[in-house]
Amino acid sequence: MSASELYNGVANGSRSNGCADSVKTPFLIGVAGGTASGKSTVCKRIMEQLGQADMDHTQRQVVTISQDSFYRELTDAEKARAERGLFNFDHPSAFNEDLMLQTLQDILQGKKVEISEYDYRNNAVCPEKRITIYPADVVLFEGILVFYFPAIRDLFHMKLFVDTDSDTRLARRVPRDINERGRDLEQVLNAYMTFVKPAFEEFCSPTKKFADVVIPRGADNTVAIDLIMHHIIEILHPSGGYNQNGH
Ligand SMILES: Nc1ncnc2c1ncn2[C@@H]1O[C@H](COP(=O)(O)OP(=O)(O)O)[C@@H](O)[C@H]1O
Ligand SMILES: Nc1ccn([C@@H]2O[C@H](COP(=O)(O)O)[C@@H](O)[C@H]2O)c(=O)n1
Repeated sequence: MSASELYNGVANGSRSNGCADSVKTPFLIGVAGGTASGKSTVCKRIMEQLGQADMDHTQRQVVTISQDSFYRELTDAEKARAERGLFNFDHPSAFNEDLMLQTLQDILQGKKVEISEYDYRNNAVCPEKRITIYPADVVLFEGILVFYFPAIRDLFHMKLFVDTDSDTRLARRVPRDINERGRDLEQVLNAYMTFVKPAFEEFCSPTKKFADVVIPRGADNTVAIDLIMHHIIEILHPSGGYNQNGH
């Protein structure tokens, strides 16, 4: 039995969207936490344990979407500031809240949606790198501020907060931003002190109180991930029998 068939068995339960019973309403999980706390890695572990990580994306029943795909388009003046490391990408106003809300509402209505990959080197979404998100059973939406906007926060069926200490996060962010996001050491440290750390304290950290489950130490916390997995599997298939390989 596929994860999809398992899901359809509970499609008229608490997640029903009130439409024809063939319409899939996914179980929507928000995954928040500071920069480099391990949000993407936790989502990857959940996908791996549900046997989805190596699957072609058109076949996936569990998908992860990053909030970074919803950074708003910058004005020319903002672009110039961003290139000099003077734009605050950790402030809620850096995101396109309307597009984020509309996309998640469409997903909850079982619609196929298109999102764009984000290009950190150009500080912009890449319109040419569109990803189609097909209707799925479980959708993970991860990002620093996914619990910040009340209308978006209210859409989640489960809210996870990845809680990794700030020294560890900075130690992980520095090499990642240098190796993967085209920054140099001075840029990373300046941005961290000027924008990232203050915005974490003002906007991200206070949203921890909205979480159903706080995951200390991120992906290292295999016990927490196992418990969350069992809960997801129980929701997908209340009577048990899911073998975690999607069958
Ligand atoms: N438990 C861990 N141990 C070691 N490195 C980790 C761990 N979790 C994440 N990382 C690394 O830290 C960086 C940030 O992790 P990531 O999952 O991308 O964080 P986030 O999505 O919260 O920004 C990545 O380079 C990732 O490989
Ligand atoms: N052009 C950009 C856009 C965002 N950032 C930083 O990304 C961080 C969020 O992504 P995580 O994977 O770390 O959660 C955020 O803290 C922004 O500072 C960037 O550097 N450049």
